[in-house]
Amino acid sequence: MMRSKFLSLLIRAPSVCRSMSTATKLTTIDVNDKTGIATLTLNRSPINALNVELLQDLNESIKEIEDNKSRGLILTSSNDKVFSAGLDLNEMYRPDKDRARLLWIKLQDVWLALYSCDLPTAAAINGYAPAGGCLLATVCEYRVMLPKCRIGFNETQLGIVPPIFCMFNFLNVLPRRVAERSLSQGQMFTTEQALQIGLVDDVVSSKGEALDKCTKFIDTFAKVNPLARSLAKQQFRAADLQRFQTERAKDLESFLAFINHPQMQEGLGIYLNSLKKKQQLNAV
Ligand SMILES: CCCCC/C=C\CCC/C=C/CC(=O)SCCNC(=O)CCNC(=O)[C@H](O)C(C)(C)COP(=O)(O)OP(=O)(O)OC[C@H]1O[C@@H](n2cnc3c(N)ncnc32)[C@H](O)[C@@H]1OP(=O)(O)O
Repeated sequence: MMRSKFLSLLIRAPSVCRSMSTATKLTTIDVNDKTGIATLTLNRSPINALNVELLQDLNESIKEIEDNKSRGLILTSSNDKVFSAGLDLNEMYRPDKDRARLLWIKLQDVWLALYSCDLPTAAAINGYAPAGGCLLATVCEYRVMLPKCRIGFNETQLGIVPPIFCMFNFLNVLPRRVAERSLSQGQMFTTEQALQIGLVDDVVSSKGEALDKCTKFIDTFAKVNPLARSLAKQQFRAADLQRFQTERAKDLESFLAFINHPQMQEGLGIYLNSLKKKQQLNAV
């Protein structure tokens, strides 16, 4: 209630860029009054690891942007090196059972909200985007990336089966053969490779340019009837959405069984440790 009152006040404010930031600030929303486009920024320090709270916040922000009839949604990160490090591995290592369940449900919700989003969506990938980071980038309809970053689904490299929604995203973006190979090999692509295979649409040298490109992409729909555009998008995605709904409960149980497996726990512990060790080495 307070939140919507606050929002309506902000909407009337005459600023060029109005902020609809959520109270927790794990994500922020800025709506450009000139273009009507909302920029949704991931803002969980240090590397936008997707934990329950960030996913919950993301869901609320996506809904807020849709409800406020923005003309489009641009997803980006406040970190200038990392778009998102993917799922927060600490939520999966020695997990709290209820939180682990919630984590996956919230991830499914975010995917669903973006995959079926009424608005045109674009990702300004201003840093590394492994696994869940790649999921957020490839669920959007357009991607632009900064140089010297990496993107991809590295799950199989970690001994993890990529869930079906990773497959849907890749099949929307890449030729089937490339999608299958990169998912089954857990390939991570440099920005330049990503551009070459069509995983990203463009490469630019700054975040500002990335946001401009995303705005231009969304502007290409300016003269298209919004309802027709949205229904055409839904039509293309209907079969995936149907399959997702059919398999959603099974997908959740598979995730829980998978992360609770002793071998998976051992592997996660080693992997988390190696990430921490990397920092220790850098400090030497
Ligand atoms: C139908 C069947 C379905 C079955 C499904 C079953 C299972 C599905 C399994 C779940 C799927 C998971 C998908 C995922 O998203 S898993 C996460 C994968 N992510 C990664 O592998 C990324 C690892 N991180 C990195 O490569 C780098 O950190 C970086 C993102 C490139 C950033 O590098 P840098 O800026 O140099 O930062 P640091 O490496 O120093 O990291 C800072 C800090 O953060 C910790 N950390 C890094 N990544 C994560 C993470 N994903 N989760 C939690 N914590 C992370 C890192 O250890 C450092 O911590 P300290 O400051 O404490 O040292």
